[in-house]
Amino acid sequence: MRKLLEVKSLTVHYPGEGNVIEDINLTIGYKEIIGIVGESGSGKTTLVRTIMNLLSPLAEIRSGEIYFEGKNIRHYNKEQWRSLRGNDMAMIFQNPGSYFNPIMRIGKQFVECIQSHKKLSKVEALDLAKETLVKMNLHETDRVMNAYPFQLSGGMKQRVAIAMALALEPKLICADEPTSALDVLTQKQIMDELMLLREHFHTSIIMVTHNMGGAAYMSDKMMVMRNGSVVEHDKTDKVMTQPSTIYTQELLAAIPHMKG
Ligand SMILES: Nc1ncnc2c1ncn2[C@@H]1O[C@H](COP(=O)(O)OP(=O)(O)OP(=O)(O)O)[C@@H](O)[C@H]1O
Repeated sequence: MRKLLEVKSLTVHYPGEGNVIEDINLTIGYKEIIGIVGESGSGKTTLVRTIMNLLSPLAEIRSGEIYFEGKNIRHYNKEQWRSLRGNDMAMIFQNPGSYFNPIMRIGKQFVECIQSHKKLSKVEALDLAKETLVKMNLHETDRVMNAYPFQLSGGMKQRVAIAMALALEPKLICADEPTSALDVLTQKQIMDELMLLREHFHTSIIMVTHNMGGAAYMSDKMMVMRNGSVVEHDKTDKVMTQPSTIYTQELLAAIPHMKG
């Protein structure tokens, strides 16, 4: 497997909280999807925010290195990060509303986002935006582009947010609970769309979620975190059928099953 991202012995500390993640190792290949699961406060968000260099200034990386395509990105400067984020890596958050300027039409925000990273004319950026919206199953592109964020449902906003990330063709998407604010049907649709992206764009995805069933559905590998440490990290089939820790067994037992 060709490595896209490698996290080595990562430890992050918050004052007053101690080490909130400790000695984390993680490797993601090209086109691979990894699901990171674990209870609230286990350090999932801290891990992906560290990878994306989006940690709170209070946090301190006590040890560890992060390699992206073989380059150590931990000590990149602001300019290098600006280029890496967007062009090569993108993050999708739980609340899509927080991406958007509430008083600017979606289309203007989308075109500005594309033009800030790619040398394209306004017309070319507009075409790319619409093309990417269709890939995210938003077919009424004119209506979406002319809308203000409040005029779209949560699911539509999340699709637009994913489309904005995608238009820049990142190699890695870190998605932090991207579907947990959405209804069950929309959750499933967005998971399916993310899986298709991997097929079409060869995007690797880190999917942080509380939803063990959703992670299992989407991912090739799963990592289970507890109290800042990794308790299980293996191929998804293995984790689901032969979990090696009691904690993972408990998480599996808690997955709701449909009757009938
Ligand atoms: N900005 C911060 N300042 C201080 N402590 C923080 C900060 N952000 C996170 N923490 C602490 O780090 C620990 C891990 O939190 P984190 O958000 O990474 O967990 P999580 O697994 O993503 O949880 P959730 O599933 O609830 O989002 C928690 O104890 C939390 O209190």
